[in-house]
Amino acid sequence: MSASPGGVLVTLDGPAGVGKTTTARLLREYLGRRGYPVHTTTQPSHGVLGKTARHHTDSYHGYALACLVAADRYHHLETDVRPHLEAGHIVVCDRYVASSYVLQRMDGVPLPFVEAINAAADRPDLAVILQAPPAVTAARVAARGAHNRFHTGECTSRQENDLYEDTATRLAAGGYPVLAVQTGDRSPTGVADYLTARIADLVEGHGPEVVTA
Ligand SMILES: Nc1ncnc2c1ncn2[C@@H]1O[C@H](COP(=O)(O)OP(=O)(O)O)[C@@H](O)[C@H]1O
Ligand SMILES: Cc1cn([C@H]2C[C@H](O)[C@@H](COP(=O)(O)OP(=O)(O)O)O2)c(=O)[nH]c1=O
Repeated sequence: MSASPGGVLVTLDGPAGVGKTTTARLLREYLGRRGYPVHTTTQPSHGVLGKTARHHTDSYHGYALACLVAADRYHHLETDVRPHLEAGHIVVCDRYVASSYVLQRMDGVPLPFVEAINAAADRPDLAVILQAPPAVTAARVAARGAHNRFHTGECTSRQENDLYEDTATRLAAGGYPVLAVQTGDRSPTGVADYLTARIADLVEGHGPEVVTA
């Protein structure tokens, strides 16, 4: 199913350190400055299921973490994302289904299982996949500090990068409006400027022009 009429759902996914959180913060500012009502949010959510997923990745692994994250996703859609879309807001969500296609696979869960448990999640109006060379994301994570067991070293960054490329192709083939954006050679404000223009086009009914990775 596509996201609700009225608002626009924009999701941001990509490897640790690629700039998802930075971009979400700037999009809120830039789109807000243009007068658009914006709601920024994140998955895992700040609800009980989401907090459990985010803060207990050492306790929950594999299928259990996959199901926990998916359960949080459906609850978050119902209680946060859809109400904002119905109110006509631009919803910018830091991590969504693409993250599960990557992180759950890194955690040993077969892709068909991940696809099945996420199959009923709303389709975004724009699914942004941020990309940068693995050496760049690994260096950014090292400078910022790792937050969990998924953020450890260039080897992980390379695996994550490859899985995001695969995921972007798969989701685009499945009808997701995927937009791949490089952040390795662009400043945070450059990334946000570009995406603000693309999202404004979408809201005004001019987009999206889908670009697959
Ligand atoms: N386009 C960019 N160029 C250079 N540094 C960036 C860029 N985007 C983000 N950063 C920096 O990289 C680090 C990780 O960014 P963050 O937004 O937390 O990534 P993520 O949410 O994808 O893990 C932060 O220190 C941030 O300031
Ligand atoms: C969205 C998502 C998160 N997670 C888990 C793994 C991460 O360790 C955790 C939080 O993600 P992350 O955004 O990397 O944390 P932070 O905001 O602290 O940088 O949630 C999944 O396993 N699958 C998913 O689809």
